Amino acid sequence: MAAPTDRKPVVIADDVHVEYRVLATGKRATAADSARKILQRSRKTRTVHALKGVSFTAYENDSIGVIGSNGSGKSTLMRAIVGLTPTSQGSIYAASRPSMLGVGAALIKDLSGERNVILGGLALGLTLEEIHEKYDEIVEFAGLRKFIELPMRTYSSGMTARLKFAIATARQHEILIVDEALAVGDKTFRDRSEAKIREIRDNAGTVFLVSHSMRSIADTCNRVLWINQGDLMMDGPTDEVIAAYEAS
Ligand SMILES: Nc1ncnc2c1ncn2[C@@H]1O[C@H](COP(=O)(O)OP(=O)(O)OP(=O)(O)O)[C@@H](O)[C@H]1O
Repeated sequence: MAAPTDRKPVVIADDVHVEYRVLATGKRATAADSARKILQRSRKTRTVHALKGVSFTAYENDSIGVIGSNGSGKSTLMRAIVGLTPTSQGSIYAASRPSMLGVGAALIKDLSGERNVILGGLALGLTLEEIHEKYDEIVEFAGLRKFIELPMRTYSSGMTARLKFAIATARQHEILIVDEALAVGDKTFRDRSEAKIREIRDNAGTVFLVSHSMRSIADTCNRVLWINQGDLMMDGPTDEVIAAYEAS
């Protein structure tokens, strides 16, 4: 692989901090509470410092695993990269608009899988012609040929997740973020999904993969970011970072 300096940077995170403000008590107001009491209580907020100055540069063709224990800040970092969560300090620069894998919001459970492929494709910005061209590939990938005429509400959660993954990856993404999506399917589907992620990366895309499965990360990523309690502990080649994480 070429030295990082020869490759095009596509995402730069520069000293990224994210703070969430949450109610300290977690108590719910009751009908007996006065308005003043509720107001006083709601002022007691606590700040969760979810990211504490994370910096890295992602290059074209990078496939970056993001690992760390529960609550370490992985999803927060991904949401900050796509712009869903504002940074409280620092900046994120992206060469093109990053997309979070998913077409969930656009799909309708009462419609058939077939109709949802069309709907999801349109939501991704594909034309009807492009959707028709890719239709068979999507259905084959999802492994739902026998069920495609049935309403989506009859699908299991794994089948629904497979359909969403198949639709969402039918388009080439320049910067794609996959947050735990591989955890849903069975082994065959997981292998196919990982191959798909490699294909996106090989077609000049940059992929971020958040996962607790070290096997998925090892099979898919050339580089890993290890986040711990909001700090970037390590950024390096996959095998080295996984070894350090597992030893910790
Ligand atoms: N919307 C929110 N409001 C308040 N706090 C939040 C919010 N989202 C996340 N947090 C807090 O920020 C911290 C990081 O959470 P985040 O979801 O980024 O972790 P994660 O590494 O993705 O965890 P997991 O592996 O469990 O998915 C946690 O302490 C969490 O409680």
